[in-house]
Amino acid sequence: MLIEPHLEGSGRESRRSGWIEVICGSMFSGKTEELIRRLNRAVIAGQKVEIFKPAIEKRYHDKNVVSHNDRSIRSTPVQFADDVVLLAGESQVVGIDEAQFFDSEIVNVSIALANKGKRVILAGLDMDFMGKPFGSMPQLMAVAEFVTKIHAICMNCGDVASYSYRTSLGKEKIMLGEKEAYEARCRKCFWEAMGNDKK
Ligand SMILES: Nc1ncnc2c1ncn2[C@@H]1O[C@H](COP(=O)(O)OP(=O)(O)O)[C@@H](O)[C@H]1O
Ligand SMILES: Cc1cn([C@H]2C[C@H](O)[C@@H](COP(=O)(O)O)O2)c(=O)[nH]c1=O
Ligand SMILES: [Zn+2]
Repeated sequence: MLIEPHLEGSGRESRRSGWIEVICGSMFSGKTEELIRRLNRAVIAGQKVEIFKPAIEKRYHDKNVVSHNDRSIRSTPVQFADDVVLLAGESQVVGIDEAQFFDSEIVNVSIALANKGKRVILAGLDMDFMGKPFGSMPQLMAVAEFVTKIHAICMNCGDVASYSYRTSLGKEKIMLGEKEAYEARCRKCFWEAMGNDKK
């Protein structure tokens, strides 16, 4: 469990501005679990929370955000980043999962929401299956007040994993999948396999 670098409901709400938090890491690192944990705590603190995910992400559920170990929270699937601004309404906390899949407006949207006083929490893959930065994640990490990088366990050697290795054949950047198509890998096991695969 991670400790947030700030407290919910610190009693200074009238003076408090919004901010952006990014939770990043490889597949299976616990990004969605951590997002759900933070959002549930905000609910417990009595705050109004809205959660969004990209409409394409329907692996476990068409509406809910669901982790690999079956933790779940209701969410609104949206097509475009701008939809989040329209739907965030009077919420105090905005959660966004799979941030890497959103169009590049997600950066301006996050800034605009935080400037309006909201706490914006985004979870997303920092790297794609080629080990390259994914979507707008680098920009989001740059404008965030708080960035948390978490790690999975390497499925090849048990070390700390920061890479998502694609075990299936597709070469397209976006290819939804879980354990049948991806493995968490450490640096050594990822790049050795990439060399062997001549990707
Ligand atoms: N290689 C792995 N390393 C760590 N956790 C794993 C691994 N494979 C499966 N898991 C499970 O995945 C959970 C995290 O799921 P989730 O929060 O959905 O991750 P993410 O959103 O980062 O893909 C862990 O708590 C664990 O139960
Ligand atoms: C590495 C990589 C992943 N994806 C897809 C696979 C999954 O559907 C999601 C990541 O989900 P998670 O919550 O982080 O486990 O992204 C992809 O489309 N392209 C990639 O390069
Ligand atoms: Zn390894």
